[in-house]
Amino acid sequence: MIERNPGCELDLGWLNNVNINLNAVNAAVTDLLNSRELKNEHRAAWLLRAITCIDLTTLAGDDTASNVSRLCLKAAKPLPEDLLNELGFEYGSDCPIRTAAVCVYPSRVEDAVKMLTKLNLLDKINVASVATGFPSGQMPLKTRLEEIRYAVEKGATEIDIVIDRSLVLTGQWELLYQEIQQMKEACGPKAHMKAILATGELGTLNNVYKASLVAMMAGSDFIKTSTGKESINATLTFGIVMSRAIREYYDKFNYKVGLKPAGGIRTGNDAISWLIMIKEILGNEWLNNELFRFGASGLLGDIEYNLFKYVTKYYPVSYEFTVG
Ligand SMILES: O=C[C@H](O)COP(=O)(O)O
Repeated sequence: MIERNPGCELDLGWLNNVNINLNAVNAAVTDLLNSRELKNEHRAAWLLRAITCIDLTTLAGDDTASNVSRLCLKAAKPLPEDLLNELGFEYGSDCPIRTAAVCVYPSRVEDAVKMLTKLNLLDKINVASVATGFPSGQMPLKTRLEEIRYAVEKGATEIDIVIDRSLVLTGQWELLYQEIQQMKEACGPKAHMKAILATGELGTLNNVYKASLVAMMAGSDFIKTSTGKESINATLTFGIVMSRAIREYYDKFNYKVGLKPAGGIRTGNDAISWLIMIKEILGNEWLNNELFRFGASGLLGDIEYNLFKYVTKYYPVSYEFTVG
């Protein structure tokens, strides 16, 4: 795992200079979508890469130990064995085709740890837990911090915190910085922290950029677009703005913060657009699961569909298809 982000002092002057050009961002999105034509074998390689960057997620009110166990099995073997073999890989302890993490609620962390231990993959697939009053963040700070400690104690190695959006909307940057810093502290010495900005609720792209900077200055190891529960979730527009903030942070401090788009990413084409965007703005160094993740509950199904089509040259019918 990459070294954790030490953060830095809050620089309010930096925030005051933020001014996002909406037209330029929209033009960049259009360019990206138009540049998606890829040869088939390149598409397959991008799709396999995408699998390795997924935080395979279940965040539902009816989650149980058994569906978390199934999630772990899927994380361990994301594609049917015969399809994987056709693509030149074999399942085994050194098979690189598995998801980066499973992502669950704090109460389900223990279930995920148990199952991954049983599969002998606890050192290969991370257990991520959402925390801090996910998805709204509208709880007293004490409770939010306690939730982080609980998830870490149960074995989570990655904590996906949600920020208090009201602090962004009312310009309380110092308080936001202090809260995120305390959250990082609550993660203890090892767990990596992803800060969910809930970009669809921040009002403006300037706020998205500023919240990205504050989250990084406060020590977030990743910044993440959304909870998946907002009405607007991961869009390329937000992704471009956040990636530029990550680039600026890197230029200033020489530290690489990761990006995690999450919410509504459902197709192989979506995944490829995100990967190309990362390559163009942040470069190849970010194209791995130490610095890039998809938060997704339903993306694997379409990736499997596309890879099946690539291997067999025909469209699969439903019974040939393992993922719902
Ligand atoms: O963090 C992950 C998101 O909750 C997943 O959202 P999704 O269910 O729309 O893929």
